[in-house]
Amino acid sequence: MKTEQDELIEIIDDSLEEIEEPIYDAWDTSGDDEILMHVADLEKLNPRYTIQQDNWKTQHRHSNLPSTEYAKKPAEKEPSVMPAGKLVARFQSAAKLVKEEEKPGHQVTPEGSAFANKGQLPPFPVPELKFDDESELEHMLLSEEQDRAMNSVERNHVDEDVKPRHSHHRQLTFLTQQPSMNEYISNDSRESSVTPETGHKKVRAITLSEEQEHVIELARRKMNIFYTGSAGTGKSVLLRELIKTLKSTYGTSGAVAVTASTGLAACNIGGITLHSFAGIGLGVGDEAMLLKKVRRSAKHRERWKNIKALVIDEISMIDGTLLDKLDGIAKTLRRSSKPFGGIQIILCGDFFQLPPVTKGDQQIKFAFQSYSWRKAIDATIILKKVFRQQGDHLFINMLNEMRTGIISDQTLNEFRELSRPLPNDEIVPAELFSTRAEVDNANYSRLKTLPGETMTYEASDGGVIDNAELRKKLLDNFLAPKKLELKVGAQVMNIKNMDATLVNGSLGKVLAFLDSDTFAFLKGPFNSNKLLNDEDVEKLVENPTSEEYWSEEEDLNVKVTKQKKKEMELEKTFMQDQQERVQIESPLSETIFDFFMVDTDSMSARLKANVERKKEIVRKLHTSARGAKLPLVQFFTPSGDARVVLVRPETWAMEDEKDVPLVSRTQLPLILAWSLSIHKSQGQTLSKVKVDLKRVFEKGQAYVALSRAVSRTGLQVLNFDRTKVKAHDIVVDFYQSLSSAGSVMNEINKKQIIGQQKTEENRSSSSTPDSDSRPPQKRNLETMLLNRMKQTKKKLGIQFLITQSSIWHTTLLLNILCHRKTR
Ligand SMILES: Nc1ncnc2c1ncn2[C@@H]1O[C@H](COP(=O)(O)OP(=O)(O)OP(=O)(O)O)[C@@H](O)[C@H]1O
Repeated sequence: MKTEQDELIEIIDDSLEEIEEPIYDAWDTSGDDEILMHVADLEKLNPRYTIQQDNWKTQHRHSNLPSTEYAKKPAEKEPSVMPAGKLVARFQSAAKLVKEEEKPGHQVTPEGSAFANKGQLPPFPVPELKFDDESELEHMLLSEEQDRAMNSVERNHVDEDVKPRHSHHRQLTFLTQQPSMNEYISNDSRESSVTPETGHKKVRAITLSEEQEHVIELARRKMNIFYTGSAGTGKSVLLRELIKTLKSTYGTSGAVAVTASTGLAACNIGGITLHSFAGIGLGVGDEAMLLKKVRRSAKHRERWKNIKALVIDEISMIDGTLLDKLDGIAKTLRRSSKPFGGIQIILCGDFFQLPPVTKGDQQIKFAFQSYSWRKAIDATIILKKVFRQQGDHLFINMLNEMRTGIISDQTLNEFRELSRPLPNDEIVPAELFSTRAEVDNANYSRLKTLPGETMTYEASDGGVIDNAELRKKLLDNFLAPKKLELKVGAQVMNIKNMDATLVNGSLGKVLAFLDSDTFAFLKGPFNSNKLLNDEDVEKLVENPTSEEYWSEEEDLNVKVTKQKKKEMELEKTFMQDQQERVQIESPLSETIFDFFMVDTDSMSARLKANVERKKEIVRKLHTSARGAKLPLVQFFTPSGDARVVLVRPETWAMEDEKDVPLVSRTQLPLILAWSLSIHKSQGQTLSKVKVDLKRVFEKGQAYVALSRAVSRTGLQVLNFDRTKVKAHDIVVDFYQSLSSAGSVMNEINKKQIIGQQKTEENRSSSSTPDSDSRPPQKRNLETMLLNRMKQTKKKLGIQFLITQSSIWHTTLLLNILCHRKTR
């Protein structure tokens, strides 16, 4: 019989299934269970919302960003269709005007001329389209020969250089410094590192250390492993290599589940959160409830049944009770009593870093305290070699003291000295704070210092709940802010999982604000390796539709479900609102061409001229655009590729059983990300970082923050207070019991050798059939006789071939000899 509390939990869980980061953030600051309160409030407020199972659900769109995205690599998401007719109409018009400026006195329509005089394009739709313009249009485009030449340059560009070559990348690198970016380890393992002097990532070869190799070897032997080590011992680097090993061991791609406790940590290893993988929402509720939840989703059921290995990074943030529930779920779904239903388990993390999020006074149960851990884990290894701060031994010692929470006077003084400001060079430091409010403040002050106009995006909020306070509480659970302010150059974080490489936690930088049409031109005719032929032009000219470009593209690739339609409506409204609001007529950022253009230095004068013409069209399309301008963001994927995406609105909603939204928010899925909460920084390597420890509230939090730094040179510490640097006693005890990779390996090898020897012994002894069948007394007698025989043999100097089977024969001889001797 379900209690009211159970039902509540279930509903909240369903409702907030996809909201992972906001929950951490809410708890970062408040520490208590706000979400439970919200639902309880809601029930009190309106009996209509009495909780029933499945009544509420979070609507979450996993859009593939079919056409608003430009990804140079991989190209599979690129639609093969040309942009809609209206774009070509505007393109033609723009082309015409450019030509107009080139050839003064050329005949144009009065409207065209009026706009041309103002240096603007006519608003869409173009009032008069002349087929004669086609020749001009063609003239504007490249000849086939030119096109071929251009294509080959563009192709080279695309293949060899997905990473931008310009200064904006430089800054991004230093701000985000995600170790996975630009990093590739293979047999000739390589790793990226940040060099403050040049501002460029330097790729240097890395070889896995011996202890790291030992872990790989144990995984290859299909053992269930937990490996740990202090911050910077290369756990994540090793994990990425381990994942490759597991994938090649198990063959199929779906066989290895790569997960982490938080979105950003998952992003670092190209995985998803453990909660999303498992299909358990927030993981609240008992095992039976979670099992039911997983069973409801065919996708998750299948996942559990099919996987062979489960990798969990940042395991310190996973609650022990949850691990037991997952163990139970795996056993049931896989119909196996083995730990985790026989799935190979690889756990990685550092329990001196952030612990699981708890509510109120609830006691922490670490993963290593769980029943399933004891049953499942075959080998526990501690990595000893620190790589991150390897050039700064004093700093390593200081961090080691922080780890256990015992700070000497000398270390205290050293940290106090680090309160000095960092050198003010071109590298902007990342900033870490304990609470969300501090992070928001810091981000907005950073935004203010950027030149250029601010673009403001107001969320469109909907839903039937009127109570303002309750609405606010529920809406605050969506990480998307009510008001999002951005500028060109702003560092941002994506807050929704879009696809495998653009996930909650992906970091990027705003390149420009563009309307869909200009963007479509940039990624279409401007950057395409296909020339618009006569037929294309004709088709598009015949149908210069005035509908919203973005809605057409949705229809092209996506099956429009009822739910999807509703979301599209909401997003359309958001776009219209943006359009109606006064949009700043900011000039197009010239850096945009860096991302879409070839290097003109190597081009002929004619090709260069064509490129210049295309640029001019883009500028004109941009200034004349009437559609809402959206941020064009360059993101980095875990594999290091750059993805340029025109970020469009997304909808977060809580709905009742009739799909009526209780509250909904439509907003761009972005937040500013110069400053991060310490929770989000776990797993990052930062070469220049400023940490404010004023509001540290969690054990391990100060250690996580300071250990992100590569050296003391690039670290500024504010408000260092040794009383706030604490570790959990139980973690200290646990770590005292751990062994290094080398000794674990030796131990396992030894056990295996002993095991083999025993098997061999058993085999050889079982090959003498009578020996086993003899009773013990007889065997004792036999041993005694053998010894006596050996002694006698020595005495007589006679060589006996002693075998067990000949014992009974020799006994007789022995007795005779002894008898004679005594006589
Ligand atoms: N075998 C190696 N050789 C050289 N450098 C390495 C090696 N392993 C890791 N590193 C470097 O050490 C730094 C820290 O690595 P990584 O982020 O994997 O550590 P971590 O143990 O996961 O840290 P944290 O616990 O703080 O997340 C990175 O810059 C990485 O490139």
